Amino acid sequence: METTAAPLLQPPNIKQLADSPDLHFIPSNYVHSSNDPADSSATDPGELNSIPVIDFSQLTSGDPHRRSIAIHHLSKACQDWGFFMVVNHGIPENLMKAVIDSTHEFFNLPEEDKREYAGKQVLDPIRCGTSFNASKENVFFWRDYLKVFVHPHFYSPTKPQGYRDIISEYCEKIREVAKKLLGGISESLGLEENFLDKALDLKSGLQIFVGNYYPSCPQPELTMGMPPHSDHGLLTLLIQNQVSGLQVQYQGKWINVNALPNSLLVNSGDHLEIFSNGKYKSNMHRAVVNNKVTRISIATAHGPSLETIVSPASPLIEKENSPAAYIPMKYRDYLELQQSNQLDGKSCLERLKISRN
Ligand SMILES: O=C(O)CCC(=O)C(=O)O
Ligand SMILES: [Fe+2]
Repeated sequence: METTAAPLLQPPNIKQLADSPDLHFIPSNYVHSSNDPADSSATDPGELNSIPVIDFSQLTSGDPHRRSIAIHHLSKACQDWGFFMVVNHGIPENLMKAVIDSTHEFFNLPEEDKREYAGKQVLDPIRCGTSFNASKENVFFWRDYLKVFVHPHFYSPTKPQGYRDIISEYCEKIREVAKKLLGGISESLGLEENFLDKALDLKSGLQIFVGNYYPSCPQPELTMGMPPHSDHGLLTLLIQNQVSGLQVQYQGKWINVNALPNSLLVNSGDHLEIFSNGKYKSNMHRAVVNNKVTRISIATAHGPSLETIVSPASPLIEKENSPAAYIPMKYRDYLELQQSNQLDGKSCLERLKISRN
């Protein structure tokens, strides 16, 4: 006879927990063990570890000299950090604010309005939930999320009113920025500007809109909003409600990201690492919480089309005469693998690495 394991008890949304009156201590199943990853301390950037800044207007100016400077900066940022801030990107400030505010409103909707998107499969186009993958975790994260597939087919929750139009406009604009950054990155690898676009079928590329909700927490140092991880896909572009919380790893140390006003915070993802054959490492990052205010972040992930089999770019292997360091894998399969397990550093990418010992 077949037996099925009893499902783990699902926690309530973090919003419900954080809103409960007289919450002075967090439940033990939100406390992460002392060595990892709850040690949320990090240093601020200084002169020797200042986070790279890319001037988007330089990249798109049409002046070849200015563009080549921007591409050089992109190349260095991708090699050293896998993370950079983008300024002068042209996305209107009021649109960024509208997308953050309306996402906050989404999380404030009555539970029954959000329920229709809860408990879905990882490739369902709209889903919301708490922690990262609560059905697989024993210790939870101080976070609720909303994930929406917005390209190549556009979906959107129906509430709050006007949300659909705001998400649609924001995602279209941010996709254009991502596309131009990826064109620059393609060139920075010594390839044609549109090589990456064509090789990874970006016209049908997957774009996922992720809203993250981190309410204030009475014991922020004991828990985490998101554990250390790298993102799937090529580039994730993130904005936030002027509340810090993102930390990135640089030379083995955690660095607080103090965002420049109106900047986009950009992480390189696992598929850029694979495509570049390891030249551009995907960035490890995490999110910490605080005891004062709710933090909202909007991460937009940009990947190849779901059916693309991603492997190291062939000209890089031939030109540089370096063997492929990653096993090819369909993006859809990778996404499913990463999203249906616990989020654990770069463990998913590690499975594809070819060791040459
Ligand atoms: O909220 C943040 O700053 C990080 C979010 C994040 O890493 C993600 O959604 O993948
Ligand atoms: Fe992330």
